[in-house]
Amino acid sequence: MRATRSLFSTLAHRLTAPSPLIRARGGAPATPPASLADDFVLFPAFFSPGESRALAELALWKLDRMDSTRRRRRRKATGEAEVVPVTDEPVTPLAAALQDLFAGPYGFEEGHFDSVIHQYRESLVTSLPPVPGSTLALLARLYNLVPTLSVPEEPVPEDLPPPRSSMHVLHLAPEGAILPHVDNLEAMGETIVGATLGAPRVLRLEAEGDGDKHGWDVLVPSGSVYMQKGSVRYKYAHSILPYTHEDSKWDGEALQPGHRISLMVRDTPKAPM
Ligand SMILES: O=C(O)CCC(=O)C(=O)O
Ligand SMILES: [Fe+2]
Repeated sequence: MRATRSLFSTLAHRLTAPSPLIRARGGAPATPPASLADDFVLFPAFFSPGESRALAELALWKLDRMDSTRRRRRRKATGEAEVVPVTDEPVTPLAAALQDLFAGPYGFEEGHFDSVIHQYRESLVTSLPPVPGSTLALLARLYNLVPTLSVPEEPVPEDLPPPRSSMHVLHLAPEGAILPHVDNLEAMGETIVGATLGAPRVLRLEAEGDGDKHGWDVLVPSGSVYMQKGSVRYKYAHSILPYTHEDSKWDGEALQPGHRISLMVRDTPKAPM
């Protein structure tokens, strides 16, 4: 581990132990999978605020290039983001996380009636713009959470993306939401890693199948990273609650709506035997 790495980044919260960022729903699992403790991990402060900002800027650069609404309104020659307040109301520092980076309008997709994701922009990250080595090292940390992927801790551009990996950036509008789903079994591998940059959201995990309705709500603040694999990846649906949902609150306080970017890293499925 590099000496510069934050101590906080190694703190791991699991579904099987009490955590202020995880609340159980619907009672205990009828038959808890033996691997449950390892199949979901939340690192609440995997990236520092400055690291989160650098990654969010990279994601926004990528998303804006694909977004015709943005191309028509190119940022000023200085390259600086316009700073507009998301709301006139005073917001807490947690809720305000990185919101100064966001300045609409964006070409959000509504999502069709049968889609899982609503009010979002997304892009696959197949190549990177020239970015400082420090930013590459942040991406390496994310890739290296997936057991089948391996990137040097101080990578050169050619090290990224690693073979048999995919990275995908998703910008969820404050009005957006992700409905319960299990990630595609054919296209995506065993482990799914997601970093949150921006406004906090509630990630819901709910058991698939009739009768057993237990699950967990997980608060994912800016800079946090979660990892799901095994039983959680295959036997639980995951969703991102809309801010209008009655459970989109934490410790009795409604979450302040804002823009959120997720950086999703996956491996590809093993080739059939
Ligand atoms: O944004 C997230 O944390 C989850 C995204 C997701 O579920 C997906 O892209 O399949
Ligand atoms: Fe998903």
